[in-house]
Amino acid sequence: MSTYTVKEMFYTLQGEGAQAGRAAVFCRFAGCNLWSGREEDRATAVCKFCDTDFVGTNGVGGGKFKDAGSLAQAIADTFKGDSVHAKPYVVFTGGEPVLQLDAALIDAVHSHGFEIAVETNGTLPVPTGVDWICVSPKFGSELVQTRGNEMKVVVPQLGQNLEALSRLDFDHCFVQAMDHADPATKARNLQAAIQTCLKNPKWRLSVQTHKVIGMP
Ligand SMILES: C[S@@+](CC[C@H](N)C(=O)[O-])C[C@H]1O[C@@H](n2cnc3c(N)ncnc32)[C@H](O)[C@@H]1O
Ligand SMILES: Nc1nc2[nH]cc(C(=O)O)c2c(=O)[nH]1
Ligand code: SF4
Ligand SMILES: [Mg+2]
Repeated sequence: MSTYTVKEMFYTLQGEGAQAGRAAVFCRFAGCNLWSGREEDRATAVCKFCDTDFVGTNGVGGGKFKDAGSLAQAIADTFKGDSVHAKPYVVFTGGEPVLQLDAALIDAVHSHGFEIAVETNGTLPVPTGVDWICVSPKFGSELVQTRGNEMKVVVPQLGQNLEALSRLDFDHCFVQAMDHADPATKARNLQAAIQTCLKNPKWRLSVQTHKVIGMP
């Protein structure tokens, strides 16, 4: 039986992509295969632009869970909405959630009546049973999960081939501007994302709306 290491867990609105605005429990797993999460390793990591702290278990609702049943129970307890008139929704993210998400957890969460989404970098195959797959490819990594509900490409990533990515098997194609501490860089990235959508309407803009509305 596997254990699960969770950085944080909270109830908010999905901020990004085709499900933006939908109430969801976010379960953020600790750890990633494309960056250690330590600032001193960022420059040499495969993924260098991460906006998230996924190290350890010290966040709100974080901890080590001894089995799938106890993590599923914590997710159900974190959901604060009406689960009679709408299906409760959980988004597994991280870090890289597919390092930990497995059949036992998917089954346990489904047993609580949840619909399950995942936010993944696509370097590992998403286990069957996940209801909504969002893949965000990282240039310099090998993409193995080449189908899903939505692709959400952070731009700009030097060397990335948006045209090739848009031919993969996804129902929705989004670009999302790379957030950055430097306001000028951030503004430039947003302009690049906007221009991509104006030039090629198969791409839609994903705005990180939670950052705009001040939600986690
Ligand atoms: C923190 S990641 C965790 C899930 C998974 N590891 C992944 O990369 O998809 C969640 C989402 O945030 C995006 N993201 C990470 N850093 C970002 C940044 N600086 N600006 C915009 N989006 C970012 C990722 O591409 C991904 O779509
Ligand atoms: N509200 C909210 N929406 C999100 N969509 C993807 C997120 C992520 O970090 O995976 C995220 C997040 O951290 N917060
Ligand atoms: S793959 Fe995802 S979690 Fe890992 S460093 Fe990149 S954005 Fe962050
Ligand atoms: Mg985030």
